Amino acid sequence: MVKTTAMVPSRSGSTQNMAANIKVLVRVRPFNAKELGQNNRTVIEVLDENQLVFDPKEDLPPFYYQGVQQPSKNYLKRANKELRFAFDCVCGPNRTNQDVFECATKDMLASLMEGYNCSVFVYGATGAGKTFTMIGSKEHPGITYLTMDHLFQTISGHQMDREFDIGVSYIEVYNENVYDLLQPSSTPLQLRDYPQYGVTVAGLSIRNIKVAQELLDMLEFGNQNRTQHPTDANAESSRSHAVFQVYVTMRCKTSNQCRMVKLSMIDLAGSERASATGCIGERFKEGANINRSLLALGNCINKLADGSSYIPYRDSKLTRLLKDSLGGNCKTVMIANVSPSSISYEDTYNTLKYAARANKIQLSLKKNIINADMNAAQSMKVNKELQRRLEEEEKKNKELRAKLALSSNVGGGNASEKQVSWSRRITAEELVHGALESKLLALMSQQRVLALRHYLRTRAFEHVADLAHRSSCDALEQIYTEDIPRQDRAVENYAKQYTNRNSKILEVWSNWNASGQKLQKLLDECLADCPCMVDTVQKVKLQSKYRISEASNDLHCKIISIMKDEITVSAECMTDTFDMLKEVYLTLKGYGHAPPALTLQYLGIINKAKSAKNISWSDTTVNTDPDIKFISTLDLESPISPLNFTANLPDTNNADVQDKDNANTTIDIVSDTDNLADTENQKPCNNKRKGTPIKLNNNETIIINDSFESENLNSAKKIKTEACMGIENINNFGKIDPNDLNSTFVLAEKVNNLKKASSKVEFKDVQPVKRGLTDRTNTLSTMNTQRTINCSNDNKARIVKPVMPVRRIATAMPPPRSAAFGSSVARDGSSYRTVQGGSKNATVTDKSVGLKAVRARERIEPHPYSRNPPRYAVRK
Ligand SMILES: Nc1ncnc2c1ncn2[C@@H]1O[C@H](COP(=O)(O)OP(=O)(O)OP(=O)(O)O)[C@@H](O)[C@H]1O
Repeated sequence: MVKTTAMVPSRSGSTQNMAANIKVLVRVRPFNAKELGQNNRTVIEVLDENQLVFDPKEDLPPFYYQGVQQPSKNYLKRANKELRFAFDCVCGPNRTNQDVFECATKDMLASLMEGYNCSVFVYGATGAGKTFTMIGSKEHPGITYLTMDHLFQTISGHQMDREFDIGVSYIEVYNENVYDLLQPSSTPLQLRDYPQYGVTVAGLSIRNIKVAQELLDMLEFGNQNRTQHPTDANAESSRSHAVFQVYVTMRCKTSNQCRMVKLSMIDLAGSERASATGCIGERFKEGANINRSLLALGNCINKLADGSSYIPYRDSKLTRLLKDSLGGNCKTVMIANVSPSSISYEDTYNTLKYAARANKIQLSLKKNIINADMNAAQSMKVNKELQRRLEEEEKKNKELRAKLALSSNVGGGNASEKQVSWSRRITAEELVHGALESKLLALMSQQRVLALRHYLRTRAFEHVADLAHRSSCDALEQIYTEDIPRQDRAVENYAKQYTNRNSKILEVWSNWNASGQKLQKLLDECLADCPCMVDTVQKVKLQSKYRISEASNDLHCKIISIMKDEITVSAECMTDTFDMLKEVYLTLKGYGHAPPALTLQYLGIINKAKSAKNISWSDTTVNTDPDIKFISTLDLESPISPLNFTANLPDTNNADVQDKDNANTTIDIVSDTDNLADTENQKPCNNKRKGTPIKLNNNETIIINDSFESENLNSAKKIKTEACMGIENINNFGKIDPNDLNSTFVLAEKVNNLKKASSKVEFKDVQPVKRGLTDRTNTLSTMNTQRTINCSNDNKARIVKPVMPVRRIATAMPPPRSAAFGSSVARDGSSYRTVQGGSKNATVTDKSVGLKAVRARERIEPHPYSRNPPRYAVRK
């Protein structure tokens, strides 16, 4: 065993792409014997590889009274939620660990070999199958073994050109303490923060392994030392977070370049409510610590996805430890384990909501592009333009390199002393100036990338606001309390980072400017004194051009890669949307419910899509968005510019726009049919009434049959009055009845007010300024007041509910099953297994019962994965 004092993790890069990297998989385990015995209801129906329904509708047997079948008696039972969830992958009860490996981690290894850190989390309530998925059994090895096996196979394919060194560590985080599972000790290990290495575990042992088979022994040994103890929900419940980490060091044989990546596989402790486990005393404290870590983990993931500059890693040991395995250049897979049984109804629901949130981080990014101003076609145009500019820059670079090579030969060995002296002075000055210029260019590139992220996020904000306008009432609250604040926070964070970067740029810029003037003066003097030095002067100028050109090249590459991601996501969304649209339309048509208006609208969309596909690029003049132009240009004369990506906001001073707003607010709410008819007629259709004939463009006449009735009109008017009362009145979410369809109307008004507020404040930062635009960061104070509409929400991610003491009376606990893994071991060496008896009235007590301390590894069967009877005897 190799003992290290400090482990050197690979340094993660930017944290910008976190959201796009999370993949979420849900695994539903089969019913266990207990659940089968109780004949529980199934609360999960797996629809296909990506979808499941939680709490599906049940077909109740017909109810007869006096021999006559009665209408539905559903009022006696709780309504089925019938919630449909979509994930990257859904594995039903019949899917094996091999299937989970194929869906979850197989592809990830390619990213690992490319230099990305990778993490796999298994999340779920106690007994949901986390450890089975991660570790498995001898017959069904878990994904840790399968992944490592595949890793070794991958490595053997690269043996010719690379050398590999693989080390593994296995630790647990229990009650906010870190323990080494490969070198057990009752003394916790300390986490240390080193500026150059990041967070390290002092004294952690790392073992080198050569084949996957060695891993089995190691996991066996580690698992024996893991803290476990029985709960009501799982007789072998793991009460700690286990973190298995693989460090792969790759050295390229030809270039000697070395790279270190880390694969982390984290078996999280159960996310169940305290009531589910029936825990009290020490166990309750454990539960609280588990939830604390899970909450901290959820917060970090959300913040990373928001693009926050501050990520609260320090909130728990687990997140501190995983700092470089989350976000940044890390690929993350989240596996949510659930039980299909109605016994675990609440836990399953909570797990699915957690997983859906993680999945939504991704989806919200996908979605924001499809409706945003920059749609796929525009992104492709911009991308094409950037590619062209990149090629041009490369061509210029080549020429510059050739010129530089030529100029360095000029003068050769015949230079006079005066020339040599001038040359030395110029070179020294050029060195200083060059270093400053490189620094300035690097800062400007980072700032442009931030501006791009801000640009994309601003559009996401608008998109979410737009969604709120169209969404159903059910989705409204979530959009207002979660989505909009999240997008908003992200925009603000980017703006803040951008402003910070601007001040640094200004500092370096003034030094660069001063040194540039000094250098220019020196060059002028040199030319005056020694005109034959013209080549040297020329060379200095070429060098600067070359630097700028190189930096522009790099920037274009970065922008292209970001835009490419956007295009891919957008294209995927478009395809999905069209498929769905087609399906819905054809279904309606099949039932004879597709009115001509809808058919026309449908055909219009399909035609649009077709023409989008046929765009020819060669003869199109690219009208690049000025914002994108700024982002993709490194102009040293105007290095900073305030952000102004709050486009498309209604201009409150513009009478036309005001009229339009008013029109929107006075047409009030029209029925869907009205909207369709409007689309046909291309003009507002304000007061359609039942039976009103409407002439369509194709001369067909249709009659509205389902216009709103007068009370709707009244309610729309009432809402309109509320909306007109101003932001103070609508700040209070409580005043709006979320069940009232018209609330969308008021909420849309809020968004407009928000947007208006954000667009009014002036950017105060000064020279050198390119455009007199607004900066969102300076609107923070104003916006914060306005945004109290997000009200009840404290703007913090709420991923996991912390466990609170609940009305649970210690309930009957079955006698310990014939399972060995779930032995309880306190860190101080005493036993946790304090279950008394097997009677119905048995209770869970604490250590006070005083059973003899036994270490878990002394009690388990030879194989790591078997959970066979423990070797100790429980006192009866
Ligand atoms: N997909 C599956 N197929 C067969 N058995 C399974 C499956 N998933 C879980 N099990 C069984 O269910 C029981 C509980 O699973 P496991 O110990 O993995 O739960 P867990 O989520 O890790 O619980 P805890 O958080 O309490 O440690 C085990 O006996 C395990 O063998």
